Amino acid sequence: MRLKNIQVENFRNHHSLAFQPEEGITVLYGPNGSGKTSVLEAIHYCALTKSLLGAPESECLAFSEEYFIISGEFVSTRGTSLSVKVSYGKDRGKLVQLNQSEVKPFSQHVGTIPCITFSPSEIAIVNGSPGERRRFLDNALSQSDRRYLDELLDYRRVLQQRNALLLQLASSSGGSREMLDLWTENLADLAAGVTLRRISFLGELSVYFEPLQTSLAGKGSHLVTYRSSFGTIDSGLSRDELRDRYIKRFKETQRQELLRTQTMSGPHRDDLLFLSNGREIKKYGSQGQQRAFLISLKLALFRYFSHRLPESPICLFDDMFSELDAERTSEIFNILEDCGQTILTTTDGSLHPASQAVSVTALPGYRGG
Ligand SMILES: Nc1ncnc2c1ncn2[C@@H]1O[C@H](COP(=O)(O)OP(=O)(O)OP(=O)(O)O)[C@@H](O)[C@H]1O
Repeated sequence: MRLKNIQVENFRNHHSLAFQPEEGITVLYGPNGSGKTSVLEAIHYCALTKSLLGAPESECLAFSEEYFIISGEFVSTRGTSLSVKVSYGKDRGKLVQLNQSEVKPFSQHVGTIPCITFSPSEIAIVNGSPGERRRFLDNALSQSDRRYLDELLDYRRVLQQRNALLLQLASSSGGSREMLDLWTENLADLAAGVTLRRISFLGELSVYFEPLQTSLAGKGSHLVTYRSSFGTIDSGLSRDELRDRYIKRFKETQRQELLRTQTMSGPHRDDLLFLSNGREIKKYGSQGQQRAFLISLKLALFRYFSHRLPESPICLFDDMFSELDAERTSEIFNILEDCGQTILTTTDGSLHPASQAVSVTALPGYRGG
């Protein structure tokens, strides 16, 4: 997939801006606060219908304006044109259109324009709470596996219903134990499906991750593994076997669950373990080492997507190189040469002399930060 051009109106500090990136690497540079990240954020809206930074639409709307519009023209590997329009109005909410047809629900659009992101705040994937790592997993899998996304949404729905039932039973305000058994079996089956898919995805991702991390961090063991409520799960386990384990666990913990009115185990509580030479990178890695680890993960994801999907993803890398030494920066640029269309932002336009450098302040329509 390739972005041909994008136009934004009333988005963040951009009142009317046009951007036409190159096919390979485009370095978008400019001073702090000039609006480089906002351009990536707008592209991210076209790909995933939401902000790169997790911001609500009301925050992305330019101050004192009533609506924003983002229009992107893409071309697929086979040469098919795709036009995506994301608009938001204070009174009518968000609307997403693909080739002039409304997309609803928005999750339907996920995977159409695969993209890999890097933003400095994503370092939380490496050193933040388990929820950050689960989000990384779910985002990656949802873009590459439609069935996973559907099953994950079902899992979340059933989890919510089971928690509501636990609350009803705990407060004696309705519900029955038979109903709880039914929801438990339902949840256990979905939990098994989601968990096994995550484990097999990580196994495949590791094939790409380990050599990348070796080239950025040096020889050694670099591991990404899944940590479930049951500890490590044997990848040969069948869905039925895992479902039975979940049912057994839910039965064992039912009393505590009723006290806490919460489902205490399942994929919504699981985590990933990132190890470098046997040590948790989260606890022992320097800032630069943690950042390099995250970059290897993202580049591995690019390779995974490229091999698995019919469309090669677009890379949106925000301020990736700060905190990295010259050797790592140059190594990453070597790897990026094979990463299809990559748009990266930096304050330093001379970061890589061979890449096309575009100043955000020189883009058509730029009015100021
Ligand atoms: N809703 C909004 N309306 C208008 N301006 C906004 C809005 N939200 C943020 N801004 C401003 O838009 C500018 C764009 O910030 P952005 O993060 O895109 O800049 P940047 O070039 O990536 O900066 P840095 O190099 O510091 O990361 C900032 O000056 C910010 O204050």
